[in-house]
Amino acid sequence: MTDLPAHASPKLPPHSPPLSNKPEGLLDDASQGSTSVGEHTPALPDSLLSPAFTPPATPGGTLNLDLNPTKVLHQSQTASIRHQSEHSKTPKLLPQLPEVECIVRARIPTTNGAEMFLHLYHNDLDGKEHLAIVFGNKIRSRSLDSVRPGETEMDRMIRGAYVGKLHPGRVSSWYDDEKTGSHEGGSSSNQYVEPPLVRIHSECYTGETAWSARCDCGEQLDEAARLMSFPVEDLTSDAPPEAQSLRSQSAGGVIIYLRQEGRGIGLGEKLKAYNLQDLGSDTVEANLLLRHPADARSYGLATAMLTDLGCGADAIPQGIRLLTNNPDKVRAIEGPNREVLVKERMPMVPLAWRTGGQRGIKSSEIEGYLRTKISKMGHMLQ
Ligand SMILES: Nc1nc2c(ncn2[C@@H]2O[C@H](COP(=O)(O)OP(=O)(O)OP(=O)(O)O)[C@@H](O)[C@H]2O)c(=O)[nH]1
Repeated sequence: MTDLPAHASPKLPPHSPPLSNKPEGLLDDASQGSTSVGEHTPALPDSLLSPAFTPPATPGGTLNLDLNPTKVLHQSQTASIRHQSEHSKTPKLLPQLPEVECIVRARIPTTNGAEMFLHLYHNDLDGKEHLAIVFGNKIRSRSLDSVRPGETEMDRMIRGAYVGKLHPGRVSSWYDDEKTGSHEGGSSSNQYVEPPLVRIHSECYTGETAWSARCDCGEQLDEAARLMSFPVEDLTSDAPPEAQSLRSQSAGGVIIYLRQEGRGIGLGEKLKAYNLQDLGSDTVEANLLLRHPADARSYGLATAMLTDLGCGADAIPQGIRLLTNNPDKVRAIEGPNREVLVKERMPMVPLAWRTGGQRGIKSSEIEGYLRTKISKMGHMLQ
């Protein structure tokens, strides 16, 4: 998939499709591509399709390696580890998207002055609470807005299914008196000046909470929020502080925050991988040594959440703009039947690279991490 075009919906030939010996209800990536979206649809990349949902607990086991694990990987264990790893990431994709439901939404004023709405989702695949961080007032959840039997107006407002703003004494979820009785509809009535910005972000406790300089996850999360808070015209440059005051004109956007820590292997296993990295492995080798795929994530939940938020092809035929350096992600989040259309990939160049080292993360580890992403994971950092 490394030759996937950087922009728009890629149109590559499909993999060969045989649909044999598969358990009913499961398709591999090749069959998925050929049966669902026709001959122009490229097969989904192996690295992104397994497991079909994130592991419920940290997997792993005992490793019996000598004192040079990377050397071991390149010698006698290479074949077996790679075989095991390839086997464990045999692409499995449900033929349809998982069911998702937004349970609650709340307004969050942020420390940089912008405001966002945090949406908490439940789903029928895993027991995790995945999140959507929504900027701007155009993006609304259909499942949140839908009326639930027996609920009162107060129930609706408490779970965040209201238009406009909450204020003391408000009685209707549908009408915001302080907005001259305006009645905002669902997402289908929204008009976008620009396709909304979308970031699919995977949880990283170390990079987002524990100040780790091993990766750029925290920086990417901050940058995505910053771009979604700013007006459209500032998206390509470093927005000046005064742009904050113009945020109501922002294109808005959504960060889908998936609980697939450590590229899906869990925090415990990622910490083991860090120790292997300190012993000389790169990030991919470390995963393989721990008998995990290089990337154990999947994106069906993200596609389903985007669709629920009115960012699917049914509501926005002009597509979305995806903030990522990972070309595999572009096709993966479009879903088995192109439920979401990616119009454009917008790269996320590390701040240190953009500012000649003036700002951003500085560490020897981050350089190796980014180098490996480019050389082994096909990332395009431009
Ligand atoms: N296994 C493993 N996971 C890591 C490591 N460093 C960061 N992560 C995880 O990687 C995930 C973030 O993935 P990235 O590779 O930054 O992003 P991406 O989704 O591939 O691509 P972008 O969209 O361009 O950021 C988070 O879940 C992190 O916890 C590492 O060394 N090993």
